[in-house]
Amino acid sequence: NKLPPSPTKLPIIGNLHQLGSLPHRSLHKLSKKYGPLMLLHFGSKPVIVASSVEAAHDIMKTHDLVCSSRPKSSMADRLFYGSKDVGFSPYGEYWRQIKSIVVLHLLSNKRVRSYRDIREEETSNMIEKIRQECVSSNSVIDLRDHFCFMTGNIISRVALGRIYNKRESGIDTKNILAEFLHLLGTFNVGDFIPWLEWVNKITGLDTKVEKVAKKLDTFLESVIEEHIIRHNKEEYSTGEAKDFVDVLLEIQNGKETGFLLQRDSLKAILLDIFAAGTDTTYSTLEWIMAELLRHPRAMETLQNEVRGLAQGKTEITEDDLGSMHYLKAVIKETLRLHPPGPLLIPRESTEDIKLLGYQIPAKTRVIINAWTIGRDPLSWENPEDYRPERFLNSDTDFKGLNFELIPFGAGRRGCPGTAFAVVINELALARLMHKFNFSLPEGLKPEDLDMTENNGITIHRKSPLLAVATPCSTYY
Ligand code: HEM
Repeated sequence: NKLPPSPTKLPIIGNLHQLGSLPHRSLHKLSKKYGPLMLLHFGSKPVIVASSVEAAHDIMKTHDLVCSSRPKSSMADRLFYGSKDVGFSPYGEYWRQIKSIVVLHLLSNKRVRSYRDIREEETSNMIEKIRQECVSSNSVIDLRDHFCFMTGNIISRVALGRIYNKRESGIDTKNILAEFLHLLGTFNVGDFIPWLEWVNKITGLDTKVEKVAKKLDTFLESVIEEHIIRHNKEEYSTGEAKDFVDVLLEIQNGKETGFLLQRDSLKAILLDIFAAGTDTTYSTLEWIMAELLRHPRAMETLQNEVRGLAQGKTEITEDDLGSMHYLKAVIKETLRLHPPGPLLIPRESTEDIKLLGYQIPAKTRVIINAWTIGRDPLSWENPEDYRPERFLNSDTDFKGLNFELIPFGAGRRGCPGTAFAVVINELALARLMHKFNFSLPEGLKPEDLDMTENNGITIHRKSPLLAVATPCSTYY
């Protein structure tokens, strides 16, 4: 019964004090001392941390079935109608049903393709807004703001059919969703030290969660009702791209899937799309631009590729992306160094298993440090260097087959939104490179750009990315 090596733990809190504000970095340091599979305790709960390609492979491939559940999270329970969403729902028949709805009906390649017009429109809008901003003020631009706005608009139109903002619907969706994501990333002491659950009442966390959950529910109910009224009134034209609410309402009666989708499940799935899709996608774009600003040669190579392939065109479309190999390499290299969810989403084992020769009991929380794996010198030459070229003429991809590059996870629990997120990033990046030259604000050298990370459920840059954008006259 050999257990993995463990750092010393303290009474009651176990190893929680060793997590720090950026757990992926603290766990990375611990793994240097304790090896690719460590056993820790978060309060009273056993947790294993995998930090090597081999350990990740054993968990997400060899033992994927046994490691495919999720640990209970009281925050997810309260925000996702009893964890009825895909991301937090425990492994079992219910999860299998809703995951297959999401994979086959909401995020299939065909469905993702059907939202092409929305992506092209919203990226065009972003480009135009940046252009106006630099013409009118000639000032430094907050790229995060633009990326966040564009991604939010795309996801809102795809999932809910339109953009809901305070002016039109009286509901400040942007703020509610920000609060919701913040709460989801909040550390909940009661999950690890159950007798301290009462602390959340004193700190006001419980009341806050209830308030946000109520506001979200009211909003989602109004969106669904709006759709039902529309369904009753009019027929959809066959060519029209249906939004996720339309698709889920069609599935609800079980005619297509043989599975009855309750109203709470429908709302939880919609929330999942926002929780899992928005922050991760725009944070990736922000990290990409930050790395390009730090590496002007890579930016120049990318611009040459994009502008070369776009010759004679005023606008890049999704048809052009297939031949942009350097662009794809830039995205991979950025996700290798900055996976937005560096520890993926925690899993839980459902049976006793053996991993790397160690015995792991059932009901152990399983954490995979994708951040560490992406900089493992055994897999990557000079891992700390930003070098997109490493992916040219290489088959390594992030689709879950190469365990050295797992920003989207892998196996049964892998991210179903990969294609959806990647095409947004590819199109936005290609259009930015086509239309603008970018530089850092005056006086800031590339090597001085602050790359500090913020903590939370998604890892963003701590400070918003500011840059000077100059419209490139040849391409306007
Ligand atoms: C760059 C963008 C994104 C990244 C880096 C990302 C990453 C991840 C990761 C690491 C997981 C957990 C995988 C695991 O446990 O093995 C995950 C799960 C998930 N993602 Fe994504 N994601 C992204 C975008 C999206 C988008 C756009 C959507 C939906 C529109 C989405 C929907 C989901 C869902 C529903 C799950 C839960 C899957 C399950 O538990 O079975 N993601 N994602």
